[in-house]
Amino acid sequence: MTRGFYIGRFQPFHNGHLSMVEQIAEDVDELVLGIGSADDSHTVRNPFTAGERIMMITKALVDYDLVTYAVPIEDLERNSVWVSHVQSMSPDFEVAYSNNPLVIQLFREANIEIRQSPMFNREVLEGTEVRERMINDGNWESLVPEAVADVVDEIDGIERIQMISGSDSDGN
Ligand SMILES: Nc1ncnc2c1ncn2[C@@H]1O[C@H](COP(=O)(O)OP(=O)(O)OP(=O)(O)O)[C@@H](O)[C@H]1O
Ligand SMILES: NC(=O)c1ccc[n+]([C@@H]2O[C@H](COP(=O)(O)O)[C@@H](O)[C@H]2O)c1
Repeated sequence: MTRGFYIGRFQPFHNGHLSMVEQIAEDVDELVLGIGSADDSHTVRNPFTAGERIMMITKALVDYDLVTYAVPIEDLERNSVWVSHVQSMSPDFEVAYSNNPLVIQLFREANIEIRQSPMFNREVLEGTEVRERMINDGNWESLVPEAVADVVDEIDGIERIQMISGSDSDGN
């Protein structure tokens, strides 16, 4: 039995993330999805709460033959202890997955196996692109699983991100 760990902000969970989960599912029996920056929400870069992201992930993966756990991971001021923090919050895992250079470096230094994946259709399958389309009334629905679009609808997410983008000064 192998359990993997895939960390991301998932703002929102899009089809690139889904492709990565499909690929990871070939390696592992169970997968922990670490919801990074869990303490952040209501900004243009991180519009959705950890709870809302749990809904997106759970519903998007409900039909997959893979045991998944969504675990919120808050950010820390100290990168040097972040991997221990992750381990303290997550079910045990043997292998981590990320394409984020800092995350890869921190897991390597902790001697935890880390695997990268190819980027799937990265020209459009990027959280920043999805959020820009949400703000500009573009076609964001085609970039996310249908279940994610339903959650965004349920929480009035478009109204929120459009409101925030008018008042948020974090530049993202
Ligand atoms: N299209 C994709 N194909 C493969 N991996 C991806 C893709 N998009 C994101 N990832 C990877 O998934 C992990 C989580 O990504 P993250 O939640 O930051 O999404 P993102 O699309 O990079 O978002 P943002 O633009 O908001 O930074 C990262 O390791 C990232 O590299
Ligand atoms: N010191 C820290 O809190 C620390 C270090 C490395 C990654 N992270 C988090 O891990 C997540 C990585 O996900 P992305 O690949 O989506 O950026 C982010 O939420 C990021 O904030 C946090």
